[in-house]
Amino acid sequence: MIELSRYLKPFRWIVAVSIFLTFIQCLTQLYLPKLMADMVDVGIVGNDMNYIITIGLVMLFLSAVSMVSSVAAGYYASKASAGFSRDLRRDIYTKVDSLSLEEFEKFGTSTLVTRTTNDVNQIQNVLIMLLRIFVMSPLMFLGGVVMTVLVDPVLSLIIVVAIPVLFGFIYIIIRKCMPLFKQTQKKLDHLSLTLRERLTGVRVIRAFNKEESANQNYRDANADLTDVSLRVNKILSFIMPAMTIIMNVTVIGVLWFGSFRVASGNISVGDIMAFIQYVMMILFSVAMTAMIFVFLPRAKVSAERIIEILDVDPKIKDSNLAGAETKSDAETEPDAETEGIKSGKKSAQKDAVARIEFKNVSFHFEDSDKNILDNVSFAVYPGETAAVIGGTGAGKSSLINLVPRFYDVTGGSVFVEGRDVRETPQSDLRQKIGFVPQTAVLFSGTVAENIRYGKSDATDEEIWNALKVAQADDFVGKMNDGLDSFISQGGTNVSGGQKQRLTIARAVVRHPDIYIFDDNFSALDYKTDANLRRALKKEIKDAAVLIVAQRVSTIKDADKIIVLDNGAVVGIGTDDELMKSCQVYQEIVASQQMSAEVDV
Ligand SMILES: Nc1ncnc2c1ncn2[C@@H]1O[C@H](COP(=O)(O)OP(=O)(O)OP(=O)(O)O)[C@@H](O)[C@H]1O
Repeated sequence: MIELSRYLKPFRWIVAVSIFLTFIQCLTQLYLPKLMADMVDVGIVGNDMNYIITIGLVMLFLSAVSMVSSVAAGYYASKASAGFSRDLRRDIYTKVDSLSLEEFEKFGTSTLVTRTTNDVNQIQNVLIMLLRIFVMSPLMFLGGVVMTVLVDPVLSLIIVVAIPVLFGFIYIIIRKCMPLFKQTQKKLDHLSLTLRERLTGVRVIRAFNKEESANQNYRDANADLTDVSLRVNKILSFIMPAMTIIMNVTVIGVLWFGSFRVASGNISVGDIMAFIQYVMMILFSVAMTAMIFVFLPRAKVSAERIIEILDVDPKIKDSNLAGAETKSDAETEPDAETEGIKSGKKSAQKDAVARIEFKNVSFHFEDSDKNILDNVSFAVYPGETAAVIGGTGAGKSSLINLVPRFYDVTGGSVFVEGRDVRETPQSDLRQKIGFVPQTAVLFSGTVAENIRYGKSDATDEEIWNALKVAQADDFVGKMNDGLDSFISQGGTNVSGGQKQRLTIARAVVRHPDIYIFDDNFSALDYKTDANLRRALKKEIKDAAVLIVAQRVSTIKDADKIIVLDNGAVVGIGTDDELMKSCQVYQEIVASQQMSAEVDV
């Protein structure tokens, strides 16, 4: 919690005003019982109407001051805590944005959402309480104790008994609630995960008639959260009645012992009335402080969950060497031996810098020691198309994800235009790349807005050109509003193939130096696939294309085909070369021919 207090710093003046106003409120409240005692002892007992009216007016004025101070102090406390939450949410968001994909997946989307919203709210609520009660309670407590001692030091011994009883009771409540608060936040995470899966998977759930079991999962998660919340609230519901009982018993004690003190002339009736009010103030301030200690652990749990995110040191970040040049071998001389390429482009490439070069690259995910990629080396030169092919789970997507640094290699190096990607600023690196992910992702907005994700200042003409290359101009042209047609959330109002073509257009519009396609062509029919590749060929000029494909027909014309098997490169070459030399490639081709024949 203390760690997050720096978020209050920009609001220190607002906090100071709130504290000052609370101070005024306390002073006026402390003075009121004394005035009331005077009104009774002097005005009523002495039958002095003028005195009663004068004191009454002063009391009214002080009550008004107290009320205005209280409202204004509450307003400023809310303002400070709302600003605190806004800045905290902003920093959590920024941190989440900087997490590597691996760190992102480790937390999970649901808990990141809950931590950014609900957990911040928990802290905000306690902060308002802290700003108000933590200032008010000590003042009321000290003021109350001083006043009771001044009124009757002997009678004030009663509070010495009442306070420990109240504290003991609150301590028991806190002990019982603390573990339940932790559980509540976890159950909330689980509920939001279940709801998320229920909503995003709605089509699959309906298609497989799984509504009942999906609803049951949601009901279970909902019931779990309700159960813990009920258990917490059951315990918390004892607080107010128990505190009222303790307060009332204390008042009865004051009246009981006070009556003897009045009879013996040690205290006046007015002072007894004021004494009771001071005792109530003392106990109330203790109770309010204790309430903070009930809610503080809950906010502490939330703060820990937030700090866990803020403290992550993102694995993938710009290095200090981001400006330095670390040259790959391919920058000086392409390693043709490694690649076994004998294409006609080779001599032209002799002096060229490879757009992409993998050098002895190994990669495994953090939670496993098993290499997903093992000693992978190849280079792609300007104007070249390299295709990666291999069985399911061979490591194709992992391989291409290393180029834009979605993950970092665990061995070897990936170079883009001669520079190690780890030593290139991420924004510069990604600026060079047009990435089309395996799962087409569109955002809610118009077609044009979606394409401009690739290039924010793209003209309509550039957008139409990109759509044309991606074979998407035809269907966008037929949409009612053309480029201004609305794409709904997740692109649910366009077909899978159309969605895929729009994501390709989004990459094409930026005219990148490197195109990366993660198995996007299998969602297209053969004709569109062929047309798209033909149009792309004209577009790419001296860019490099790295393409993952399932269909051999898609990559047959590639300048080099990289065959992956269990994360290792088992062949690199053209289709002809691999048909002669690579057994895995021959098997892939044969299996696709067989299935094509079966289909016929
Ligand atoms: N986030 C992850 N954490 C741990 N293992 C993962 C993760 N993502 C993928 N894997 C594993 O890494 C291996 C390679 O996955 P990858 O997605 O790169 O294969 P692929 O060749 O692209 O497969 P496909 O053709 O089915 O898309 C698989 O065994 C997969 O289970």
